[in-house]
Amino acid sequence: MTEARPHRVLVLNSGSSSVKYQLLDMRDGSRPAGGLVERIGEGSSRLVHTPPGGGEVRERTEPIADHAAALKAVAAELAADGLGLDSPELAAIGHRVVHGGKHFTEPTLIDEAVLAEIERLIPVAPLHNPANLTGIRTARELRPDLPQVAVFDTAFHTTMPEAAARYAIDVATADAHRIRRYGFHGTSHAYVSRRTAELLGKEPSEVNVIVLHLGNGASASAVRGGRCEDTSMGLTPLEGLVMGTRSGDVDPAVVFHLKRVAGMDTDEIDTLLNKRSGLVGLCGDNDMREIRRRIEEGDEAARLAFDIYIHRLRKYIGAYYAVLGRVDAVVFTAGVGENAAPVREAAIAGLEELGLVVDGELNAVRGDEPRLISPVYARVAVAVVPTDEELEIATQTYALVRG
Ligand SMILES: Nc1ncnc2c1ncn2[C@@H]1O[C@H](COP(=O)(O)OP(=O)(O)O)[C@@H](O)[C@H]1O
Ligand SMILES: CC(=O)OP(=O)(O)O
Ligand SMILES: [Mg+2]
Repeated sequence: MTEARPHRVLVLNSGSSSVKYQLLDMRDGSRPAGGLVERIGEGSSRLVHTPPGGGEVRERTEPIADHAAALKAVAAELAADGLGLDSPELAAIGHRVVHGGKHFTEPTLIDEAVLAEIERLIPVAPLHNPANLTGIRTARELRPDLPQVAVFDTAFHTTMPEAAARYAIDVATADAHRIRRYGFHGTSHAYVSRRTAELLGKEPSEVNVIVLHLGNGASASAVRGGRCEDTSMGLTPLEGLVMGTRSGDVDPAVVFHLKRVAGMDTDEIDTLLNKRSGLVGLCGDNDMREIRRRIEEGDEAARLAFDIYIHRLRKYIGAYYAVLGRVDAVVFTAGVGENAAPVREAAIAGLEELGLVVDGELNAVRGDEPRLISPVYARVAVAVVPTDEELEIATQTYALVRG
């Protein structure tokens, strides 16, 4: 019997308090196993593992102190299914790395120099890069001989013109501290804009797309012919849209005010804007399902939170319409974008003059496939295209290690 060439890729997406993982078979596109560890370091962490062959989902709640422990628990679950990190069928591990600065424009084989650069970027991604680093280091300990690839959230946005990437602040100061707009969720924006071209039966180079990635973190991007021209997140993933727990755009003077008048220190302000703002800050909930349920019951705070969320979203749709000049599609993706029909309806309502219309019946249809929600007569397509960051990371990782 000849041994199969390594043909599986394990994708790790380490968030600030979670690790999502998926094992992909690159020969047939199947996903033998995957899962999630959440509430890491919070006393009662939860691990949910989906085994191969439609086996029963395994779920446990136990304390998992940090990302290293989380990854070891994941490796043990995979090993229990005969899919451990020591498997000869594993070709590589692909890691989502949130901040790659200006330096990393492509998927990159990880070595000590790459780790050092990701570490150097911690000050501009304090919630994300440390978790990514721990994930990489632990995976390297568990399987030192295996190629590990970093796929950066920022990579897709490195094509942004300087006019969009620069802040209008003193150039010497900005350059000295690498202060510029990097953008995030790039793997998703790239994948979704490409799938949208497919849905329209065109080449990516032929279409201009506004992508609205609305998850817990949320960002918009303006993509011309497959290249990013602008995106709503900036130096860090705090700028732009209203998110689950992040404020998005505020007057920067709010920070001075909080310091001078409210007496808060820098870390407190950081926590306020990143973790206690956005939808959760406005109404106490960050889950759009819960917010919609409360609105149905007449809850005023939930209504206002929704309205603020939508108002910001519409401003970015308008802005990116102007950035692109001609728009072929506006596309909704990620947890909220794929599932919350009322968000899609409210975001597009009244924009007929821009060629944007949502068909109520099409918008109400649920599904996992890319689909149009605009009527056939509409000048601009409005679509729902489920994102798949894991598939995109696995594809890029495999392409790199196979050469
Ligand atoms: N059926 C649904 N209806 C409305 N919103 C939903 C639904 N399912 C998920 N969401 C929203 O999606 C969010 C999670 O999105 P996701 O893209 O998975 O986020 P992340 O990757 O940032 O963790 C949830 O917080 C919730 O607001
Ligand atoms: C960069 C970012 O915001 O990521 P997430 O949505 O996973 O928090
Ligand atoms: Mg996400």
